[in-house]
Amino acid sequence: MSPIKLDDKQTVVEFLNSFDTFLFDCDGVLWSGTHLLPNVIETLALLKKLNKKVLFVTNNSTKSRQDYTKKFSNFGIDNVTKEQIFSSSFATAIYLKNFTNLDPSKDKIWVFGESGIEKELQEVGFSTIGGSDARLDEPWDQQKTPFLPVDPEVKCVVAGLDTKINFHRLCVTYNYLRDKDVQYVATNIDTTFPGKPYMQPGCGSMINLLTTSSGREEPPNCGKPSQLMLDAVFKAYPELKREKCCMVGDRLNTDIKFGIDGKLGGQLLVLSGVENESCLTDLSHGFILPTFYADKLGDVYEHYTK
Ligand SMILES: O=C(O)[C@H](O)[C@H](O)COP(=O)(O)O
Ligand SMILES: [Mg+2]
Repeated sequence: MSPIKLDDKQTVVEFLNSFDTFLFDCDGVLWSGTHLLPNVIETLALLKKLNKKVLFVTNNSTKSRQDYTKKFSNFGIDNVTKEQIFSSSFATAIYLKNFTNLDPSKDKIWVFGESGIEKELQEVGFSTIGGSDARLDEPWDQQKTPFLPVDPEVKCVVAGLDTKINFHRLCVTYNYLRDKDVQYVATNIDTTFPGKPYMQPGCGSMINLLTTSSGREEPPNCGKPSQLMLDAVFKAYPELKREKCCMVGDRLNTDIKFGIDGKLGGQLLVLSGVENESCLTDLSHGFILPTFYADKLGDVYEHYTK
């Protein structure tokens, strides 16, 4: 069935009445870079007035869940708690803790990425090195780097979005990945992410560089569409009913696939991020289409209040 566009009041009312919980992707849905998207605050306030449950599920690993509460507040989206937020940095901590043989008391983690990964891994007991260490901002000098030779206690590389990517970070991470006994885990695989008015290379593109250069297999992906985060959502909120949940996202191969694979009641694709309307007619991408779509999330508020 073709996706239904939310472009009039009746369609929006029927859409809202179909679900009691909305899971929101962040980049490209709520904001784009430093730019809050139109009528997002108003739409979230409307959902609250309608007693809908709102959760946030982001593949952006640069921040911890606690850090994200500050980002929401800085955008004027108040009263979002750490417990409402599920990030790929959090999902990666769950993965290392519950799905690997790593021992936090002795196995260190080399981080290619930002402080969100470090904080979430440290919260489950892991020691991390690399990541936001300012010494990595120094130009690469194989004679002077304090990070090589590799630390033999490092047993896993976690790779995420690193907006401070440089040759120093790439060289050290590569040298850890050369040892096939060192595990390799990705926070997410998004190839791009929006930073209005431009697009930007994303975590997946950076990880592809590391995977290609090191000759490693593609690492397990902890972010959407992996169901790890959705499992964490339903563990935290066992009262939720999948058929009454709607996933709202801007990317077909992560957000919408995540909702479909998770057997959620519906998915809303918004065209304010990485996808445009052609993805709904040119099906060469091979992905299943969402139940609903809209130009932007704020259209829910705009049409509902007409
Ligand atoms: O890792 C990336 O490329 C970006 O952080 C990712 O695309 C943004 O995540 P989202 O909030 O859209 O899930
Ligand atoms: Mg997004």
